[in-house]
Amino acid sequence: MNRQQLIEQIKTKKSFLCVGLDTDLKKIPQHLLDDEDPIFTFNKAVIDATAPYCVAYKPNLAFYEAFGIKGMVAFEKTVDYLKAHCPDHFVIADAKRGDIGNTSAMYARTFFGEYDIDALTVAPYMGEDSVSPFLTYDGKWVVLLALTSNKGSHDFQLTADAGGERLFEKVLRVSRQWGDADNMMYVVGATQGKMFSDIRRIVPDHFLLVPGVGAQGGSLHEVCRYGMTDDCGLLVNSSRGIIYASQGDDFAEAAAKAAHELQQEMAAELAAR
Ligand SMILES: O=C(O)c1cc(=O)[nH]c(=O)n1[C@@H]1O[C@H](COP(=O)(O)O)[C@@H](O)[C@H]1O
Repeated sequence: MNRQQLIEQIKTKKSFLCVGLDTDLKKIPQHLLDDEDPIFTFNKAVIDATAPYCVAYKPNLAFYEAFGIKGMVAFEKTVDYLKAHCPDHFVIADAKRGDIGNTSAMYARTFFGEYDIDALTVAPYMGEDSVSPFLTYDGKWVVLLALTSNKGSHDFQLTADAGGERLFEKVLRVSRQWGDADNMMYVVGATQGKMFSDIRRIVPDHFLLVPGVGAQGGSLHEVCRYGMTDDCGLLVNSSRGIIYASQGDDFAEAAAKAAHELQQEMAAELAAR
């Protein structure tokens, strides 16, 4: 999906919600465990329930790889289901990859060639030659970690060099030359609040993938206030806050309600701009 198509979807649905498919067998309704493929059954129900309210889905590979081949089968079925039933939704594989060039090329082949997914989260630490193999696929996106939502973001990302430039700022300044706003996005945690203004000074046009609302306590309003652009420029992810809104038999209805509530808040933020 290209940038213009993504912007159109956001305008049409009045939503920039990304639903995170972080499916954990310990948290899904226990009766689903009798099913042949409980992860896929759960995902399918969540997707059917939330699709009207979101523009993107983000399965996190950790939750699939943890179950070996069975988990990866569930991942592939989920991706295939999204392609068949939600062709207008943007799909992000959250795998946080990045390695020496020839290895990154294989990761790129996996997610963009084999699975044909729109976007992949990538770590910037190993530099340009670790990221550029992901940028050789037409119409595919790198979502580069910039300023993450967790406490550990203070350990490296927020430390400054002798000139006063913080590491996340250097990541943005240098990496924006590797691609452009049509094939790169950045991860910025919703918990980072006013820091979105600093991000926007360096990457005014790039889309930002923003995890950390809901379970991690980030504020949607602050994210929009400091990070929203004329094109919206945001994909805000919530995983646990939506998919485990209820752990009972009504999990799909509860997920729909949680997604709808976030969509309504997003519609108000878009209208207020
Ligand atoms: O790259 C990510 O998506 C990511 C980056 C980050 O800084 N913080 C973060 O929480 N994430 C992911 O976003 C999701 C957040 O999930 P919830 O906290 O349950 O909404 C998880 O899949 C995380 O791995």
